[in-house]
Amino acid sequence: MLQFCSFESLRGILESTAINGREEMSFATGFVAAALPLALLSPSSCMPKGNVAMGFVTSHPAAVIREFLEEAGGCAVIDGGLATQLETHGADLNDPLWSAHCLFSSPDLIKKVHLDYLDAGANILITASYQATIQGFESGGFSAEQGEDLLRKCIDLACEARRIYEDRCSEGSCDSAENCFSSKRPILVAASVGPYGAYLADGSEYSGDYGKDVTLETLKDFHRRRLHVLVKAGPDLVAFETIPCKLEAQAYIELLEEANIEIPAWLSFSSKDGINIASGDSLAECVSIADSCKKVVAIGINCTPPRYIHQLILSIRDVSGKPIIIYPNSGESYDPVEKKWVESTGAAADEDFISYIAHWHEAGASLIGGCCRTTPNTIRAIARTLGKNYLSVQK
Ligand SMILES: C[S+](C)CC[C@H](N)C(=O)O
Ligand SMILES: N[C@@H](CCS)C(=O)O
Ligand SMILES: [Zn+2]
Repeated sequence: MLQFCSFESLRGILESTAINGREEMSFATGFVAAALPLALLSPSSCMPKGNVAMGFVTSHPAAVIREFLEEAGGCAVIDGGLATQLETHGADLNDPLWSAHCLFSSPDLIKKVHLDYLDAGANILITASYQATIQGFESGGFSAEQGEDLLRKCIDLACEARRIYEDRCSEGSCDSAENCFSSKRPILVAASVGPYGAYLADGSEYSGDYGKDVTLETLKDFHRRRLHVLVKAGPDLVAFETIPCKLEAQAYIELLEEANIEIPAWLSFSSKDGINIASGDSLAECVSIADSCKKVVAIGINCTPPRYIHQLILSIRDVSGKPIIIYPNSGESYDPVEKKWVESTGAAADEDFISYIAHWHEAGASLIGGCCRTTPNTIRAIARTLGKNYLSVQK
């Protein structure tokens, strides 16, 4: 079983053993960008609630995910498209920062979306940090310190949503949920790290074509400080997602090793053909790189059309015995100029995401959720298909 510890001791462990980062930035720093909501100024508050999720102190990252999966009944439900649900609630993401814009324009909406996904049955919340980068915030007029505060905010918002959800469940009040769930299930907060191409916001996140001037060191330098800040804010794990190329996977692995980060991470690739990852780099080679790192506790595929997923699971299984994570998109394609999702032409539509779920599980995926253009309804269907009995109490 997992051992529980207090927030203070967990934070102490993270600070003393995990990170080589700077001290927390002073919140008195003068802001140069548009005035931020006061809530942004509060220090990190990722309080463990005594659930499986936050209270672990374990000797090996792999044990964390193994014990989490055991607690979850052998398979776990990831949340769905955060940005998609932000848009459903009226957010305008036509901005270079995409969903990260909401960190200062409407942080409460992010919390609401996390709650929507908990209400739908998610065991894992992926934070709003996908396109949140210090460099991106600086381009938007923020200082580096403000950018780091915004990164911490991503973790705080997810942890706060989990705390609210668990309190609500333990009080037996389920008024904002369609269903009333038990709080017994484990819930983890995964810090999203989107690729370099997400920051560029030029479509290269789905091609991995960063040009010949972008080297391994460029990518490590780009991601390093952000990764440290996110980890220090106290998530349960790091979600390196929508990875388009082998070079970026290599950069992540080297950063995990050099930073002595002791929390688990997953590496999740995107694919456009069901064979290779988005850049055309070999999936097998990328999985092998991820498999070699002890801190990587799950490997998989996200933001990829559902029709490709089954074959990709089989290909991952050929190379790695680590838990397989999959959270496909709706099957549409992203237009980076219009910043809109458009129906794919040529291939059959992926309307029936739900009909694939049991097959993915049978093929070996033990963590299943949805990425862009999936919704709480998708996640509710995944939880039901995976037999999650906490969905049984109807309001
Ligand atoms: C996963 S994509 C839909 C994220 C948004 C993209 N990087 C953009 O800025 O347009
Ligand atoms: N996790 C991201 C999308 C990754 S492609 C989101 O915030 O919706
Ligand atoms: Zn996506």
